[in-house]
Amino acid sequence: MPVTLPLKTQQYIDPDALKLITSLPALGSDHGASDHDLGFLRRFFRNQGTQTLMKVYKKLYMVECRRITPLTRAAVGIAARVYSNIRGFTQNVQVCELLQIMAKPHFQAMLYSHDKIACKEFGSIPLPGPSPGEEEVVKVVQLIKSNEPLGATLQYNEETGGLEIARILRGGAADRSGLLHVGDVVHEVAGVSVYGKSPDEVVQMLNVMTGPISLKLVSHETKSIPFPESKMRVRAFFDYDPTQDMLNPCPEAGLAFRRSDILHVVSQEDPWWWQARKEGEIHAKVGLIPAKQLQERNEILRRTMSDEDIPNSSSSRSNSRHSSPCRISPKIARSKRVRKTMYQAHQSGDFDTEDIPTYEEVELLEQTPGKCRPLVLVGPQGVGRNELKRRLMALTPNKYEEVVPYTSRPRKPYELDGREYHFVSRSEMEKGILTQRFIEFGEYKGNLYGTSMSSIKDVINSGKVCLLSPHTQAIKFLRNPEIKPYIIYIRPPQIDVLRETRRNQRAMKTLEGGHTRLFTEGDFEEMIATGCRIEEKYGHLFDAMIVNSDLILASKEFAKVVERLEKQPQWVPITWVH
Ligand SMILES: Nc1ncnc2c1ncn2[C@@H]1O[C@H](COP(=O)(O)OP(=O)(O)OP(=O)(O)O)[C@@H](O)[C@H]1O
Repeated sequence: MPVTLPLKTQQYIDPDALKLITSLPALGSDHGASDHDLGFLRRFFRNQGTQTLMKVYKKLYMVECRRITPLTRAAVGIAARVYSNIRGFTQNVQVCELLQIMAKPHFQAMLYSHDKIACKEFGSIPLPGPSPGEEEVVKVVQLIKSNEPLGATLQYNEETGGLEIARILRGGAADRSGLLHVGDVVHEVAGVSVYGKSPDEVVQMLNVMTGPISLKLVSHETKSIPFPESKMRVRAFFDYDPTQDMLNPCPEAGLAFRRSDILHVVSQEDPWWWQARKEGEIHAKVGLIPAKQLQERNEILRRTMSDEDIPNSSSSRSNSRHSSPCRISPKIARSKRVRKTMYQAHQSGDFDTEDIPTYEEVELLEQTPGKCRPLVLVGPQGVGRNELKRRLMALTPNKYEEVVPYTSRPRKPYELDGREYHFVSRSEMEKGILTQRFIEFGEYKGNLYGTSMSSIKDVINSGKVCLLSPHTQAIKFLRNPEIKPYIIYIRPPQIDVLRETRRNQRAMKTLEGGHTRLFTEGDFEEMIATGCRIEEKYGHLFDAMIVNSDLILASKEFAKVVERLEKQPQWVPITWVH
């Protein structure tokens, strides 16, 4: 009778285990092992559990041989940074979806597990080890914290996965305590482990705490000498609000400032984020500001991403009027009138290079006796620069002087060379234009007119205060150590005030060839629009600003600005001092 044997699947036996099993009999004969022991080993090597273990071991061994190193040990921290960087762009559907995914506990748990495996933290959490030459110290420090911020920023070290102190702000609570150092790894805050928490979360934890706070830190004490506080002062050429800066690693520690503010940069140790305080403010706090290089990068990015082309103030002047030097003022005698140029000014030199306004290093300049800085009035046409100049000159007649322009037109019988104009040949003027001797120049009715740099220097050297109201683009050409101009922007008031004050005075707009007419509504609108464009483009170069609403008040303000300039040292580009 056929016997049906139960069908058995062939058991997989690891080839190396099989080798061991087949060599067991030899083991018995050579070494006198008992059958009982050999039977045990045979069963052990055939055991399903042992087989699985060997399989796992071989897999791990292969992985080990391939020397796989994790790309990061701080996926949690990176994800937290990505989250906070993109959370402002919720108008984008993909960003919203990504935010939702990142907020899911499963996703966060996966990153957490990833970091654990990457750090080989299979048991207790190992502390990041010291580098050669460093001494690792575990310390528990206690800070007494008031409402002021800690004055330190935190970051994930992507190498070690540790939450480190990235920077200590000069003069802040952390700095004053002397207990915290850059590179210290934070493990606990007030007895709570910070492991798996983002720098933002830890900062927020700290922000709400007051009174004594203990921090458990691992410090890698290198005998580094702290950088001395820098003495560098800069003029900011842009407005900065850290709360609006997505790149700021710690907006709470940022320093907000306005264009033209003078900042004392106390530390440039971090090439991307400088530490600065506002100059002249009592008890000014140190905060983070974007370094020059970073700001340039941001600005290039902003310009690349912006579709809007910032209008050029010069383009709006293509239809600008030409004012006559012979225009009669009804109020002031001819000898006291301020000369007005009659030509369309062109820029001289390479004014509009694509430089990005960030910061300018400055130093205090004391007035040199007998050498006053020229007063350069800029503003949209018709805003009242000449009117204000006239009034200032009328106050102290021999103190101020205007620059005598050059012209190629023939001299009239009543004119004197060097009084109304310097009369030169056309070829001489053309040569001067080519060699950049003129800060501005233009052509009117076939004749060349221009204001030369040497004429400005002559007035400065005469000991009088030089008064200039050039085309706005000439500012960049004038801003040099030889001239050291003091630039005053004359700003038009709001349109209703502009309309009312000019209509009350029956103010006249000067047209081409020196003709005049009353201002129209369109003129007022254009004046304000041009003013905005000038401010946008050149505002960072203004030393003072006067709003010309009421003429008497504006004149008084002008006189005060001049008095201040004479009495107080002024911040100027460092190259003007040395
Ligand atoms: N605050 C003011 N209130 C009323 N009228 C004013 C005021 N300021 C200036 N004006 C008048 O406005 C007119 C234009 O002023 P002004 O000629 O000084 O302008 P401007 O800036 O020198 O112009 P331009 O750029 O053509 O040289 C003049 O009639 C002047 O008297």
